[in-house]
Amino acid sequence: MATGKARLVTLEEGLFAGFLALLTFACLIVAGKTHEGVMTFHALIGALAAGAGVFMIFNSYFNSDTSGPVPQEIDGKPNYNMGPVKFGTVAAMFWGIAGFLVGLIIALQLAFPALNFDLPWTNFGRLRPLHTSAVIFAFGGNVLLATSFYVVQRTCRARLPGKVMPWFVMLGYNVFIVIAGTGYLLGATQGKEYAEPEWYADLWLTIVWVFYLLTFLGTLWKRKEPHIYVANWFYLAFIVTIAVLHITNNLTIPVSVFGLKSYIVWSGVQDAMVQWWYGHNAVGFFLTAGFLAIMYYFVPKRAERPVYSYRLSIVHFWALIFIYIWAGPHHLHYTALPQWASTLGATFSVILWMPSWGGMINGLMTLSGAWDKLRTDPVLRMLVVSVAFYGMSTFEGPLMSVRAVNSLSHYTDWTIGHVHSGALGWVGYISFGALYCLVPWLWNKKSLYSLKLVNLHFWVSTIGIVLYITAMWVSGIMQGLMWRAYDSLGFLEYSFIETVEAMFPFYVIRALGGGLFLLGALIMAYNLWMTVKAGEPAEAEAPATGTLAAAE
Ligand code: HEM
Ligand code: HEM
Ligand SMILES: [Cu+2]
Repeated sequence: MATGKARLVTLEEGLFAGFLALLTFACLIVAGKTHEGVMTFHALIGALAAGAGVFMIFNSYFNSDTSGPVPQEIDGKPNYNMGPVKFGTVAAMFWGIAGFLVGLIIALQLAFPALNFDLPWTNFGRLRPLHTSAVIFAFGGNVLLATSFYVVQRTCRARLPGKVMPWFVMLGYNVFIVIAGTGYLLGATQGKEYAEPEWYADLWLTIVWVFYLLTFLGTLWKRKEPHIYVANWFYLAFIVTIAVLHITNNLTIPVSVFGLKSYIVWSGVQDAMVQWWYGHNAVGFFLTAGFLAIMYYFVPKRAERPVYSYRLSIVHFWALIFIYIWAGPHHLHYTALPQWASTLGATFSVILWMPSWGGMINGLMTLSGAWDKLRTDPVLRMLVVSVAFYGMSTFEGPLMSVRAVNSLSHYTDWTIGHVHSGALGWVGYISFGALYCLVPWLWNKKSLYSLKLVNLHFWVSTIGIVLYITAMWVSGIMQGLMWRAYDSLGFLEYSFIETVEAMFPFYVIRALGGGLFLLGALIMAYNLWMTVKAGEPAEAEAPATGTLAAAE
């Protein structure tokens, strides 16, 4: 009993605690009844996490000293809830390093296959999806969750709604990551690229995502600022579209509640089309729209200049979301997909170049009158270079979507080079820039521990990216040309193994580039750690943090 407590458990606390308690039991039943080892393991993780959730809710209830609801304002200033943002920031750094490390391992495996060690858990087939999910969903996802919770609060001058809900989203999302990642290592996958987790993990993510949407919309609803800043539009498009994509691409029917296996409702070429509609728009809305939201908040903030053209940012928004959604078929050229669909995808991809570059120009020109800052502020330099990489990969993408070019590039390392100029250059750098801004703000420090180290990070990782993508361009185009080379009698000029041998030096260079990128991230983690531990406190008052204790 809550003796001496001035308040009752709120409806929110009660409902979440009840739901999580039921989930704990459900997981325990599944753990007991299933015959599949992976499922037992995951059900136990689920039971542990849900049980811990119930404990945290009651723990915070008994330990909170506030007798009423959390104050929305303190001394006329919004009482922002920064606890979950801090958690997401730390999680992003952690998963980033883990994901880059696995990237380096698989890069080395491609050069030196002995590194597969002949063990199921360490083979390329399992580590590759571990890498892609760790960098996109764990690293990128936590960056997006953390920055969106930060930006929506600041630009709306309102606290995130609810006390449990923001934490449920943040922690629940990371539980999904753990389930997905351990599943790959143990060999559980439904075999859809970027959507590998099994049905129960998908279901859990759907629940978390609905609460993410509610938290975001709730903050917009409560806003004190009449205008909804453009970054929030991009975040909202990201959240809503990812929900639709995720659900449509994972409409599976499990064979049994106690087993991993499920069947997708789509069949044949329709399934392929849905998969690449998903895959392409995961790029468009997860790796692009969400990170553009970061650009629209953090670049102007850091440069201390308004967005170059607010009108252009609105045109950018509508054009981008309308055009992206049609371009998926460029992943399926020369397949069973009808020709008209393939042409449609290529056409929209080429048109997509325009809004992409409009956005890039808007980001870059925001520096008008502040270009000198690039010399003195390596964080701003990182943000700006990321926008330049965005421009580069969105020029390369439309080019590769043209059927004639794709007939050369498809299946080769050129695609891998394209992916990583977007992933390392754009997504990586915009995230690093945002985290470098966020950490001193969140922990109330005057500045970062060392700008010199940021500079070092910048150069080490830039050399890494350049080595990575140039190696892949050369290797990819060479590979494509060798595959299609015929001799005068019409026979193939090279056997497959000759093309593999020819790629060896480039795989070594790529691994070296990846190693440098990882080294840069380690320097960053040290710098951020020292900022939190030893940074000089800022004079201005701290942005108020949440009343729930941060879980980090
Ligand atoms: C240290 C840094 C990194 C290294 C060494 C690395 C290495 C690799 C390697 C070796 C592959 C497999 C290529 C193949 O199958 O031929 C790969 C795939 C991939 N990586 Fe990375 N990676 C790194 C960082 C990142 C980051 C930061 C992201 C995203 C934000 C990313 C996203 C991807 C994606 C999406 C694929 C799959 C590409 C496809 O299927 O076409 N990587 N990476
Ligand atoms: C205008 C923008 C873009 C267009 C039109 C575009 C187009 C393309 C094309 C044609 C492919 C090759 C498909 C194939 O042959 O299999 C591709 C692959 C890919 N692109 Fe882009 N791209 C764009 C921007 C980006 C950006 C900014 C990123 C990353 C942040 C990115 C990430 C990827 C990934 C991960 C793949 C590999 C998918 C896979 O096969 O696993 N793209 N893109
Ligand atoms: Cu695409």
